[in-house]
Amino acid sequence: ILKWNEMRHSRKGVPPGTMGWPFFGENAEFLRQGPDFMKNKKARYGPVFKTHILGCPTIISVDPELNRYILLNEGKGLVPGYPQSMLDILGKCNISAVYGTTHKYIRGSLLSLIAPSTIKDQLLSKVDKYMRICLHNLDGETIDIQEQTNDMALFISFKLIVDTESSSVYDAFKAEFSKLLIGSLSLPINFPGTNYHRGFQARKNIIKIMEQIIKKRRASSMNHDDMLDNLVRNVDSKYELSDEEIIDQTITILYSGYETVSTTSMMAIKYLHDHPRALQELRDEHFMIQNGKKPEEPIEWTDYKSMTFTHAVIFETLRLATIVNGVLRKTTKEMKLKGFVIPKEWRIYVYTREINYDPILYPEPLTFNPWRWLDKSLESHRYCFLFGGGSRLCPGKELGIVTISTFLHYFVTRYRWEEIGGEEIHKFPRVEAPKGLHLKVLKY
Ligand code: HEM
Repeated sequence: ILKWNEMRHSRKGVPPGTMGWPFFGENAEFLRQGPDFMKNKKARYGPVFKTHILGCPTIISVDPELNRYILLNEGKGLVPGYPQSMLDILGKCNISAVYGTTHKYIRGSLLSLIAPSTIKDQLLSKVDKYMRICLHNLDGETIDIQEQTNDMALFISFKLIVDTESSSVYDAFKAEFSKLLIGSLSLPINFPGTNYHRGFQARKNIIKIMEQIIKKRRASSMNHDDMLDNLVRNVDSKYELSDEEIIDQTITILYSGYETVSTTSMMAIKYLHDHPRALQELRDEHFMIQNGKKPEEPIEWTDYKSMTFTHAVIFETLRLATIVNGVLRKTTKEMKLKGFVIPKEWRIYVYTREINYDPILYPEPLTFNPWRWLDKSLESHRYCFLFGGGSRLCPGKELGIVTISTFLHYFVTRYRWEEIGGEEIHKFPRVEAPKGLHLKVLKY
């Protein structure tokens, strides 16, 4: 059967590699071995190889130059290739489901909501206000920092989108959102009881919640200072979206900024705990900002811009923990890449994890060394893909960094903490602490 399956997928010029079993491919090995799966395949077949994972024939590229080429050349037929369950649950107007001019339009509308100038004038003060609420009163508590950062990331993005809804609306939304999240990463089997089915129902319920809020807003003359109002009333924006597009846009913001922001925040706390010198330097930076202020005064844009070491801690956390392993693309036509034939509709896994541990780019790559990022040229290096690249470069980069920086500001100036339990953290396929990461928190 294995041989037959190889022959079925064999095409002249396609990169070397193996396809595993029909239907299942090599998914089990890929998930079990993680980064070692990539290393072993690379050692055997070189930096570009074929396999069958996540339900599709897939080309994996570990080659930094090819990865860069793929990210920068969507127009040549290298479009996003995320799994069907993700596309179904995030909606057909979701940014990852659209290409060409529609992508430009949806992305333009998104950027108008979260561009640095909007963060400076409108969003930062809100992130500050809600972060204080999230990190209020933890003195003497034992907390699961994973749960805490998950709640923080969702609560803050929700409040940026819909500012004045009552807490019961948020609670209802949160319950549905966690089902949507699990469903988006499941096999697309639409049968009652499956995660996919539950995720799809959660999407329908989220749509209902959002439609009701939009209806209420349309019926009232009251203005709300939030993203939803900007989208619904289309104030000062050249982007007019339908209700379906508005709802998918809000789901996109919540979904894309959730796990990335929460996991980076959790891992930063972990690394800072393990590296007291870095924690001290970070604290000094934040106390310096706080010393010039009254307790109720929020962080301002100039304060944020002065957080040089915090910025470096965030980048080093993203690198060392590899919050994003890579991105998925698919070909819209047969094409040649690096001399290989890539058949139409095949997935390409642009695997960027390895470059994070490149000893030439990052000497002593396994050491947590935020100071390396004080050299700003590292961020703009041609193979730095922490936030993706090309026309899909993360539009939420600044908002993500602002949120994590504000989180670190209040956490390190208000509290000190000790880990209890020394819990395990998985790094692949996602960064997570399966049993949580528990901390004893005390007032600083
Ligand atoms: C530390 C935080 C973050 C990291 C590491 C991160 C990383 C990434 C990466 C690697 C991509 C490229 C995906 C691809 O090429 O297919 C991406 C895209 C994207 N990110 Fe982020 N992100 C972060 C925060 C955020 C936040 C807060 C938002 C919320 C607004 C956001 C919204 C998006 C969207 C909408 C895209 C798709 C862009 C497009 O297709 O044009 N991200 N992000």
